[in-house]
Amino acid sequence: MTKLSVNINKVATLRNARGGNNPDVEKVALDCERFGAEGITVHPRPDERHIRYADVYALRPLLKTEFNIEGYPSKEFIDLVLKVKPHQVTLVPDAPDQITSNAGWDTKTNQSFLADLMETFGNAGIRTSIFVGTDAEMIEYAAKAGADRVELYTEPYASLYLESPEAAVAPFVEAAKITRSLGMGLNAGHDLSLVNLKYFHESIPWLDEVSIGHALICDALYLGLEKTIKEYKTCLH
Ligand SMILES: CC(=O)[C@@H](O)[C@H](O)COP(=O)(O)O
Ligand SMILES: NCC(=O)COP(=O)(O)O
Repeated sequence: MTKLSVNINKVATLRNARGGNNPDVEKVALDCERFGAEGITVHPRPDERHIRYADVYALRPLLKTEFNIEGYPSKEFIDLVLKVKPHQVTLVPDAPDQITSNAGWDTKTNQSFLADLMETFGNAGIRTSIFVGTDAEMIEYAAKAGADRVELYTEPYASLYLESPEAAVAPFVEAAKITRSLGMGLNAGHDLSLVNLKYFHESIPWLDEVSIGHALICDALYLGLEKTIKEYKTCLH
């Protein structure tokens, strides 16, 4: 079964636009779970422009499903994750001022940095995932660093999908096979949507988890959150 983890960053973006608590990020997270989401993902950024560190602390005791915290492993981020102890931490190589994630790690160049972090989080009982592109060597070095899983950066799949679904998914199927052969679990995310998710899952049915935020929250404007989550889950069956 492939789990759907809803990334609620964009809910926090909307809340922050007016400075109050509407929409209520905690309530939305719990509603996502009630509507069938199997996990909640947050990606706190250093400027706290969407999810704030305080949200992460507040969400932890409330959530009943899997909590995944994504982000660049700055000292503040590492402290946050070790205090909150989510089920999973996903390390993303984003610069502080980056608009959104736009690449996976160079796991070879950052090998010892990542290996130390895998040990730190692993010793704290937190499952580790490293955000990577489809390059085989990057996946191999993620395994060497000791990652439990990798998360494939799916933006290149999403952007090519309409033109050629087969060409778009081919490198991801290869990367998924390599990941499996190395004994790691497999996550995927970034720009997955109701348009492209079903085919991605059909091509890689052994995916452990997808984390989806931007498109899902956009769809919810038209369909409502409950129907949207159900439609995304249908893509994963
Ligand atoms: C790692 C990844 O692809 C997502 O976490 C994405 O970057 C969400 O972050 P934003 O909501 O800030 O775009
Ligand atoms: N890890 C990817 C994620 O959490 C959400 O990415 P997106 O759906 O907002 O592009």
